[in-house]
Formats: sequence, structure tokens, C-alpha cells
Amino acid sequence: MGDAAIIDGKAFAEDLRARIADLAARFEETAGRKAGLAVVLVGEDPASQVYVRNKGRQTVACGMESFEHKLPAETSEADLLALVERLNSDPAVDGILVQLPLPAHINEQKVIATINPDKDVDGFHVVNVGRLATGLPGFVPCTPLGCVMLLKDRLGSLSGLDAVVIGRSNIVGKPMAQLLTAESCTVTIAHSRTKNLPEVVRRADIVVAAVGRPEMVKGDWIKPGATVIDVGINRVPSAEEGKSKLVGDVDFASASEVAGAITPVPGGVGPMTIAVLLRNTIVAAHRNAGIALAEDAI
Ligand SMILES: Nc1nc(=O)c2c([nH]1)NC[C@@H]1CN(c3ccc(C(=O)N[C@@H](CCC(=O)O)C(=O)O)cc3)C=[N+]21
Ligand SMILES: [Mg+2]
Repeated sequence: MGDAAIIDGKAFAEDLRARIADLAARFEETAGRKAGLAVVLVGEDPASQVYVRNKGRQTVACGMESFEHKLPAETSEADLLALVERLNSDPAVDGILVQLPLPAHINEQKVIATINPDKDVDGFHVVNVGRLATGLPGFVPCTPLGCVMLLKDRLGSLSGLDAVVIGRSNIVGKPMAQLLTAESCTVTIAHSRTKNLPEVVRRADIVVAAVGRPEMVKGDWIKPGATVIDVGINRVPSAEEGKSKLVGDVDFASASEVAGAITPVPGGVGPMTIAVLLRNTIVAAHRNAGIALAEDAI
């Protein structure tokens, strides 16, 4: 095989944001208010601060309102739950995102369970997990939905393809497998305990790597021509003294010699995650305001 096509998630996300901006402008005309996204950050983790800043910036750039709530690391669980309740009943807020991970003294499940499922633009609430599992309309987690958008853009129909998802997290692996099943793929969920993992991955027409281990998936695990989606975001030391760089869960150098197409890190799945968050927010705004939005509008 020659060199894989690079799947440009950054460009796709820009395109998606332009369409969202269009819908957001029309929403504002119809509803008489902007769509709104509230993002809650507890603590001072530098990476989280960067993500939250990017989300806020892109929300505003799409013509929606951004409500940022930055709370100190020692915020009590009760105070955080009270804030979520306020956002639930605030009519200017269509979507709520509580940045994870939360400090150890706060029960994440309890916080997610407190978010109104119809404002849960992350798709983490059990009601949305259940809706996805049963094929009901709801909110789908942003990263896996972004991955499916990239796959369908690249491959058209996914029907009948063998897909291997490496990773079984609630945020990526499990919803990814459900979305691919809904697209009529034959899906295998592999993980750290999977026997003969390279062999399992070699069967796949579609590989989704979401394990959180830098450059674990090697080129000789990939079936020639397969489509490789790298969800990993790992910060590792770079060759340059004292600096770090981002790498995925896939060894890009070797995999890109075998794959038919592959997402880079950065510039692949990451930008899609934020664009889909904005997509979910504009969908939430329409639903919450009782304004129709065509199924295929976005
Ligand atoms: N409730 C919640 N929802 C989330 O969706 C959520 C979260 N918590 N906690 C943290 C993770 C991580 N996440 C990313 C979003 C964008 C990029 C992204 O844009 N990455 C760029 C690079 C960014 C950089 O240079 O650091 C890229 O891959 O090109 C990465 C990671 C959302 N998360
Ligand atoms: Mg996992």
C-alpha cells in the first residue's frame, strides 16, 4: 500500500461549524434569543482550561451564547449540584457541559445524573445512554458522533463493514460501538484484556482506537486499505528538551503506510469533538424552544 489519505478533521469541523452558524442565526431570528451553552469547569487543570477556552470561543464564533462557570477546586459537591440545578431551570441555557474529570471529592455520576437530559449535550446522562441504546432521539456523545461523521464522509455507507473499537469507555468505546452497529457494521469491542489484539484488529475495515495508550496500534496490526480513526490524545515528551507533543493511540508513521485513510493527531478527531458539541447545542436549542429542525439539517 502507498500512503494513506489523511482525514482532515480540522477542515471537516470548520465546515460543520459554518453550517451550525447558519442554523444558529436562523434560530435567533425565530426564537428571539441566541442558543446558549453553559460550560462548567471545576479546578485549574491547564489542559481543561485550554479546552474550555476553545469551546467558549467557538460557541461565540458560531453565533451562540457561552456561559462559562469556573469554580475553585475545593468547590463542594452540593454547590456544584446547586449550580447545575440553576442551569437546568435557566431558559437561556440550552446545553450544559460539566468538564470531566472532576476533583476526587465530587461524585461525577451524581453530577451527570443531575443535568436535565434534554440539556445534556455531552450525551452522558443515563437517559441519553438508554435512548442511544434503544434508537430513540437523544444526545449522542460528541467524540463518537464526530468519528461516525468522518467515516461516513470518507466511506459513504458503512453497511456490512467489519469494525473494531479498541476501548470500552462510557464516553467513547461503548457509544462508538452502538453507533457503528446502527450503521450496520459488524462490531467488535476490543480492550486491554483482548487476546491476540493485533490479530483481531487486522480483521477490521474500520479501526477506532480509544485506549489512551500512546502509539499502541502499530502498522502491522492494520489491514491494508483499512480506515483508521485515532481518538487518542496523549501528551508525551518530545525530542526537544523540556517540551511535549501530542500523539494518538495509533503509531501514525507505520499505520499510515498500510491504512487507506487515517486521522492525524492533532487535527483529526479532537476538533470534531468540539464541533459536534456545538451541533448538539443547536439541536437542543430547537428542541427546547419547540422549533422544528429537519432530521438531516445538520
Ligand atoms: N464533559 C466533558 N466533555 C468533553 O467532551 C470532554 C471533557 N469533559 N473532558 C476532556 C475531554 C477532552 N476533550 C477534547 C476536546 C477537543 C480536543 C481538541 O480540540 N484537540 C485538538 C488539539 C488540542 C491541543 O493542542 O491540545 C486536536 O486534536 O487537534 C481534545 C480533547 C473533550 N473532553
Ligand atoms: Mg477505554
